Amino acid sequence: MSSLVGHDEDDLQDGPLGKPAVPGHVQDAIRTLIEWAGDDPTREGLVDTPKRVARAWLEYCQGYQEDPAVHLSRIFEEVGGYDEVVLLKDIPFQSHCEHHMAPIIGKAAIAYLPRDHVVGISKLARVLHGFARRLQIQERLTAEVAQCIWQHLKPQGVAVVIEANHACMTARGVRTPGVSMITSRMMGTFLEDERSRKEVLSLMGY
Ligand SMILES: Nc1nc2c(ncn2[C@@H]2O[C@H](COP(=O)(O)OP(=O)(O)OP(=O)(O)O)[C@@H](O)[C@H]2O)c(=O)[nH]1
Ligand SMILES: [Zn+2]
Repeated sequence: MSSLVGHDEDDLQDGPLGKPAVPGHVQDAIRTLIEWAGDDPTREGLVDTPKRVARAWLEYCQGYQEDPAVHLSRIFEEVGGYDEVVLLKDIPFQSHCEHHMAPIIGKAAIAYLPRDHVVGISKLARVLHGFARRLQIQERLTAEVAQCIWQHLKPQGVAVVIEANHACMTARGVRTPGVSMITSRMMGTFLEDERSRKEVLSLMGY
């Protein structure tokens, strides 16, 4: 973040009410884009747009400011001998594709088969958002979420399925609304054992 948030006098004047200051060169880049798209960046309605857009992008890309694995640092001894699937499904998320920086909007299902520990269930969604709030492709997002849980929770199995719409396919380009992309990553038991994989996919609704 430090490279995007300036500290000279002008920049600090840009950041009232606790909003991050936006360096002049970042604002200039957005002005250039507005002009290139065909509008006048000096007209009244667009004067503050470069700052707003820059701050919006800091928010969309908040994931770069965190290591999603920190959310898995607090784990609990598995209670009551529970050793069946734990699934969080229909987790809504937003990301941006790295090709067009256009929104990817979808939902994820994240499951694991505990070994010795369980994790607070909200943490699965936090891990997802930590990787989603970056410039992504859906395949890598799916793999990163699964790998992070596999590595830090050390469960017997991990299954991640993501279903999303890509604005780069609806608002531009091929302009085909209504299509969704589905990606999955299975690890451990869910990869090796067909019965477990079928069970988790069925619990997820696939
Ligand atoms: N595999 C994959 N492709 C993606 C994802 N997000 C966007 N894309 C695709 O990335 C591709 C980029 O293709 P290019 O030919 O380099 O770019 P383009 O000319 O803008 O392509 P069109 O979108 O077909 O107009 C497009 O086919 C997009 O649909 C993603 O998460 N995964
Ligand atoms: Zn795209």
